[in-house]
Amino acid sequence: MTTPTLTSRSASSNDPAVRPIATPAMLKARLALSDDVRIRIEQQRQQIRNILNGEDSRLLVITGPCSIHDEAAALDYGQRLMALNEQLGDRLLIVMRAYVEKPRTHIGWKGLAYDPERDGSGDMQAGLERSRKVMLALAEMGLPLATEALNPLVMMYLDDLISWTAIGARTTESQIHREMVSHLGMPTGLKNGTDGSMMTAINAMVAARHSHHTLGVDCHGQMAMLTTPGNPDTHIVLRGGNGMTNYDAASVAAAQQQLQEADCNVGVLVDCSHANACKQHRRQTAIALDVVGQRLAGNDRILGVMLESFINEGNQKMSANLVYGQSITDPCLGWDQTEALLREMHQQLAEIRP
Ligand SMILES: O=C[C@H](O)[C@H](O)COP(=O)(O)O
Ligand SMILES: C=C(OP(=O)(O)O)C(=O)O
Repeated sequence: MTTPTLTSRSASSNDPAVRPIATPAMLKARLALSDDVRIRIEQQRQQIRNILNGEDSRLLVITGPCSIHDEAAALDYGQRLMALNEQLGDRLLIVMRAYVEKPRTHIGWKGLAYDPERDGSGDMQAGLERSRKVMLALAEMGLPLATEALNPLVMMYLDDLISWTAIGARTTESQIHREMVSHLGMPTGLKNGTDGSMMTAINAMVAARHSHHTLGVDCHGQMAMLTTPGNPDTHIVLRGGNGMTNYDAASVAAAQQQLQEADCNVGVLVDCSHANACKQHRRQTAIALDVVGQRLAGNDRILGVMLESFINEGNQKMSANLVYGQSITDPCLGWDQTEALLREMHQQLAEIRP
């Protein structure tokens, strides 16, 4: 007997490895946005667009856990951030990272959407439902949300809740992801490649701004030919790579020069974590303040920063007894460090936004 291919497997409705689940339309109806929240999310997207277009000089700050694994801790973080946002919102546009999909270098836990019980059972029906539920609760608090769009089908369950999307360093070069961005209705940051390559992100930006014909599904799960409109609200995110950082003034200037040469008149966002911090979470503070310094020195095309931050600093290995509010993926700043940093950034920015 020959081993079935993926194609022959998905052709069989009796295969126990192929388990139908609720469609995006069903889940969106069950966990629906109110009109008020929908309108607020559209306004939040517009505020981010205004920063991209240079019409709003606030600094965009995308901050939150590397991944959400415990909904109660994510809501706790969201409440703290919301309170801070009320005090700092005149100079910072604060957006919370609500990441439920993790791209892995090889293998590892792939996020709440894929394995909500964190035991390898991979119950995606529950994972998608729990992901939407926690994001909905965060959006209802009033926070704009950011996420990484990894699997285009997963994004179909969540897109209406998101104000800013990232395409990660491992997928910026993928045509499928570029087509997905071309179809998304919110500002989207494209990260430089894990090798540090800027051209990967610039090419992605050019591709995602265009319309594409591609294959997809509609919200009822029906296979469909799609014509994407093109996403004008894209920009690049500098995250370092290949042992090199790219957050400093010279690297940012070089990135801006490459953007100009590619006829892309848009600012850049600096990811203070990942290869820029060499995965040493405390370095994020100095990097973020360096970026603020560049802003104060006159570079008004730096859009903002991304921070990986949670309640307790660092990270921990997966176990049955997890420390509350601590990352199980990349190490994060703790809440106290995050609050002190955001207050310091806010204070320094008074020089240009009294
Ligand atoms: O932000 C998260 C990680 O850097 C990314 O998911 C890769 O993680 P890994 O190298 O531990 O798999
Ligand atoms: C995976 C992430 O980043 P990167 O794609 O830059 O590694 C992330 O921000 O969670």
